Amino acid sequence: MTTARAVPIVFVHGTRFSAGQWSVQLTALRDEFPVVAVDLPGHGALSARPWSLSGATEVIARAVDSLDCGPALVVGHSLGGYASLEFARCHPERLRGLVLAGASASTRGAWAAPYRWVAGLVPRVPADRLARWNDRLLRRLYPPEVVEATIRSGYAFHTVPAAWGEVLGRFDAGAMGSVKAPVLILNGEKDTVFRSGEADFARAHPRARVELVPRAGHLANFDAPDAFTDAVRRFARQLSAVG
Ligand SMILES: O=C(O)CC1=CCC(=O)O1
Repeated sequence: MTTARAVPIVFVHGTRFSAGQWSVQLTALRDEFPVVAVDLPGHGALSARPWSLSGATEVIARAVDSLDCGPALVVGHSLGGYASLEFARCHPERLRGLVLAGASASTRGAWAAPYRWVAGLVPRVPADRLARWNDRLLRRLYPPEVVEATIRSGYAFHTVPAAWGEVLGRFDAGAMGSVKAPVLILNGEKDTVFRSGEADFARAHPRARVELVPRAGHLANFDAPDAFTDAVRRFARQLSAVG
């Protein structure tokens, strides 16, 4: 049962996914914490809404308010992690803690070039074909209980150019300076691209620490759902304890 002191938690999905990305975490944590997962603009139930980073921060802010338990722990993965950094800058009063998962690479870095190329390519491939590829890949790599909610929710390929177009070139470790709350940088051990700025991101914040999910890659909450959830739970309990 959730208690009055339990920190509320808002989960923010990564590229092309939606709230369904967090089905395992929501089920595992909902007895102890007030929890919700958002659909960012252009994704999931908000598929028809145009993407913008400012719109994304408003969606997160409304989710925090909807839980009605004060400032929240926000858990953002990849695109959702960068959106959460922007949320932290715009709405510090609503943030109790931040889990930055797979989002500790500078998007000004050299690795952004291939992502720009992919963003230009995506609209040229029929969305149903991309969806079939993604369904097949997720089903091959993960058990149904981990990915069925994601597959059922579909993918927001149409939003990739706008979302990456706004995020690429915009974030680096300096963004950590706008985060007033404690930060857990939670990365898959094997996520080499999105760990590339990990040390710089951690150094740029006085209350940031890094935790690695062993043997996991970029989609760490699919690769090792229990380890990912345990790390979030430990951090949430620490935040709940300090009140
Ligand atoms: O969301 C992802 O998985 C990858 C990504 C690239 C640029 C960005 O914002 O997210």
